Amino acid sequence: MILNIDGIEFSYTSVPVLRNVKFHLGRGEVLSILGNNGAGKSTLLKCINRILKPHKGTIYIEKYEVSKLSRVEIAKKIGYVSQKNENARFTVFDAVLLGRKPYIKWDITEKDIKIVNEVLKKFDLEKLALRYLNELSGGELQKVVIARALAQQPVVMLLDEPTNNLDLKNQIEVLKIIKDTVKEQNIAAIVIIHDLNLALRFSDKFLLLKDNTIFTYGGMEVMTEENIEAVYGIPVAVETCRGVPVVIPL
Ligand SMILES: Nc1ncnc2c1ncn2[C@@H]1O[C@H](COP(=O)(O)OP(=O)(O)OP(=O)(O)O)[C@@H](O)[C@H]1O
Repeated sequence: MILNIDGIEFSYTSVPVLRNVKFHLGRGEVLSILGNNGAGKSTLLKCINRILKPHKGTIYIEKYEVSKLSRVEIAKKIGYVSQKNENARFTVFDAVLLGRKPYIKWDITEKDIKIVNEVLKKFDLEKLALRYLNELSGGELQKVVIARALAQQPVVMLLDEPTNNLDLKNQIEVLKIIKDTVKEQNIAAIVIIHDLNLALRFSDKFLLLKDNTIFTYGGMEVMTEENIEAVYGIPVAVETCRGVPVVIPL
């Protein structure tokens, strides 16, 4: 097991946003967090990353309790891509190199440069390496922030709507890179995604949030018409098209 979330509770005000959230994730697994707007998906990622401190519960990453790790130690373990993209005056190369920050002691090493170049290649961003972030399209910028999280060489990636701003081709490419990296490096990823069909295609596990807690969690077997309707409040059909499962709102 790479990540173990045990009984997380969180609220911003007196109203609970997360109640008794419990699940675990193994190496090589991609988990999609699904649920309506406001269900608490982003809050859950921020609790895992300790941007927010859960009021109750424990989070273990590998054998470490996250609350006992320093910010730098957390950054070596967890790569986080938030919903909000920044637009600072960095070049693409420097923005991805920032992912190496938790590892850099005195100076950038050959290894750091090699990792950055490999990641840029993976995302087909080499030709944009010297471009400033504010000169990129929304989709290109989205790829850069995901590339930076990968350059961090984390054991768990937390990605809040990573396909935002991406066209169809790039949505598929980026999710494929995430999935392939998780398998190749034997790490894990948690992805918040609104497109159920993309979730079905690229995830090993699914966690459906409803009323501030887990409605259901598991493999493909939990993605039934009944569960999806109960969580999203609309009837759907789950069918197979050329061997690929698809959800059709009715
Ligand atoms: N900083 C905050 N202060 C107070 N309430 C907040 C704050 N951030 C989020 N909330 C509330 O907490 C609840 C969960 O929000 P969260 O962003 O986790 O939902 P989500 O499932 O990620 O939603 P979406 O799909 O719309 O991104 C919502 O009711 C939201 O209004």
